[in-house]
Amino acid sequence: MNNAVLYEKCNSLQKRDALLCLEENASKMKWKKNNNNILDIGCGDGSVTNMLKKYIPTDFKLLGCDISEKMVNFANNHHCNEQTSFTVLDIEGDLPEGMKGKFDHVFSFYALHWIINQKRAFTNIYNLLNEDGECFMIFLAGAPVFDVYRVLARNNKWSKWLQNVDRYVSPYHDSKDPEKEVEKMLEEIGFVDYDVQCKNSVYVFEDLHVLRSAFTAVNPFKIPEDKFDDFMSDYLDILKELQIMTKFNNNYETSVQFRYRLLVVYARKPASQDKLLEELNKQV
Ligand SMILES: C[S@@+](CC[C@H](N)C(=O)[O-])C[C@H]1O[C@@H](n2cnc3c(N)ncnc32)[C@H](O)[C@@H]1O
Ligand SMILES: CC(C)=CCC/C(C)=C/CC/C(C)=C/C(=O)O
Repeated sequence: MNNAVLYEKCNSLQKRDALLCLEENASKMKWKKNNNNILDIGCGDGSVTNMLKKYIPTDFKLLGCDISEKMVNFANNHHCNEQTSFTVLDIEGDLPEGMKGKFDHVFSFYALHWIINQKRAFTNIYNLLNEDGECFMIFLAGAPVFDVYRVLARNNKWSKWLQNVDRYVSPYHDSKDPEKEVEKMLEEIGFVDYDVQCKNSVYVFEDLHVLRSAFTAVNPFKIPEDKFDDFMSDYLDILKELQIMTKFNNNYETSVQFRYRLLVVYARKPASQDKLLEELNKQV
């Protein structure tokens, strides 16, 4: 998924959820009066990074980062200005020394379910934060689209292109209690004041053309172009088989309900006085 032009046109689901969560949570965050240094991880085309500006104080520096150079170039071409820029960064990789401890607020929208090594990514987020810095992220816990990937991977016609299917399934898709798993990881890393909620959500794709474009924009598998129509047709058949899509007509005029579980996570990196107080409390 690094077609920024397509993603920008077809990210209504991701944008809707980012907006809903920001409306609900942004005002509760601990904003500084001046010099808020903000990072958006997995910024994609940069449109959600750009939307963030409505929810933050006016004195800020905002950096969007993404593993995809193509996404970063697009974001820089469309949304870069004096206060906002974009850079390539793999949140699962080694952090540049110059970025460590530099951010007061780290955000991430619809990116962290793409990360296999969750502990590494969240430890990196901790290390990117300043003391007393906080992070807020939303990402998929479970979604039928991941079951469809697995069914397609078992089909001889597609298995060649979906060999590494579980690389693209959310690490929490099979989890009975994603909230507890994330909380345990945050605690082990050293985060405090964390709040982890796994919310059941629904998004209605108005017809199958819209669903097809949304799926294509985030499709991680390199299906040859001349086979993509056939791939999509099998994808829709599986939606019917798994009863994810109950009504269907061949005109593509059916609306489809996408039901999914969304993790909404807030956490704070403690300040040194928090640690001191904790030590003192232990001694009393
Ligand atoms: C679905 S898009 C979300 C884009 C944007 N945040 C939004 O809400 O519209 C997921 C993005 O995460 C990026 N991504 C995936 N793995 C990543 C990693 N290891 N480090 C940084 N970004 C990553 C992808 O390149 C992609 O642009
Ligand atoms: C009904 C159904 C299975 C719809 C699939 C909808 C869809 C395109 C989901 C995308 C999920 C995803 C991996 C999003 C992302 O990473 O932004």
